[in-house]
Amino acid sequence: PRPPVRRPCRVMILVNPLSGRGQALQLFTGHLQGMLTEAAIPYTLVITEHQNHARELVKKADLSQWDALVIMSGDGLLFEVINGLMERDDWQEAIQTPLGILPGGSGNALAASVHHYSQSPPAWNEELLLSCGFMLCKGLVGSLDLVSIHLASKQRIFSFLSLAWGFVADVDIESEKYRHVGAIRFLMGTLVRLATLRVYQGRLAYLPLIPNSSPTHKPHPPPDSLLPGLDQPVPESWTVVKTEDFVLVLAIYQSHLAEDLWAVPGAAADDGIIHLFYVTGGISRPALLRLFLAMEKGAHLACGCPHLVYEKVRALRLEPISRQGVITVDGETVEYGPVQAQIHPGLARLIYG
Ligand SMILES: Nc1ncnc2c1ncn2[C@@H]1O[C@H](COP(=O)(O)OP(=O)(O)OP(=O)(O)O)[C@@H](O)[C@H]1O
Repeated sequence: PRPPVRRPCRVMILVNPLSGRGQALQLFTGHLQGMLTEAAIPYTLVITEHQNHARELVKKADLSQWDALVIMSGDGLLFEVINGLMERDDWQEAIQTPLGILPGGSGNALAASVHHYSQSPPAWNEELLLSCGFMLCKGLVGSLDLVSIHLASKQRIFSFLSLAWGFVADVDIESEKYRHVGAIRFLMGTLVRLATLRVYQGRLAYLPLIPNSSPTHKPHPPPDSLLPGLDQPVPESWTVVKTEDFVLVLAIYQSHLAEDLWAVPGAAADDGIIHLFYVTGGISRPALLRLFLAMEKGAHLACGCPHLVYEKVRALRLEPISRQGVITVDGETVEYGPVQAQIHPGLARLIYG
């Protein structure tokens, strides 16, 4: 059963003043303050002062004081909040705190996704912010899948958006220097990266989703029962991808990778699926550019590109062989090396329309 729908009233709003173009606070006061006052939603504004501020805060907070934790930033701050909640001794209860997202970054993948789930026509910038503000005022709460990710150092982190290696991870990190231009930074980064397109060697394996099996929603999931140790071979039920030459690997569990990158047309916040994309070596630069341009309209799978593969999976393992590279989780760089992941359907709760 789904958790009951409840309208949050006491809300902690965490704003990263440096996110995106550095205007998150002005956007909040200009567009949202009035809306929240009119909707009679009491809130406390917390302006984050440094990296991991939000993580430490929610780790120690008395959560009985709050009906919802809302993030106004990019996706990086929500990643911190989710991991702060999961690091608590009472994580099973803490992660049930409804979470909200207001776009303040330059990527805003989750904000674009929740707007999309509300079946509204596409929106950008202030229009997207107003849509997310409206959803916050309505306060409908639904389930959100989380993905548990294991790194080589045995660290375990929780992700709500994506795990990326190769082209997508490189563009995400390299384009951070263009953050002041907003969402167009990804297009700029894509063009720059295309000029130095490279192939990454690695091994990829995954546990396919069994067709027609509906994911089981367990509010208190067991440990990662689908994952063997990273030093053990993958089980026989897994599919081992034959090629070791990749241009990119992208595991994503929401519809949007950024405001104008509609990566998974059929995704839902709680579909219990890791949508795994990979592009194999040998793709030409124009073909790769065509895929990213088509992604604006969610049409990349219809391009008929033989190098693009899409699988719905429950767990995966990626073992880079190339010595250097970038792996990102929810757009943040993590340790480079072998990594594996498993979905936990509906583990968290999210405010969306
Ligand atoms: N006051 C602050 N000063 C420096 N870093 C901060 C501050 N507040 C938060 N952070 C950190 O900034 C990082 C980036 O935040 P986030 O991804 O939310 O925004 P963004 O990078 O602007 O968004 P986008 O990736 O969409 O451009 C997070 O890891 C967060 O910990």
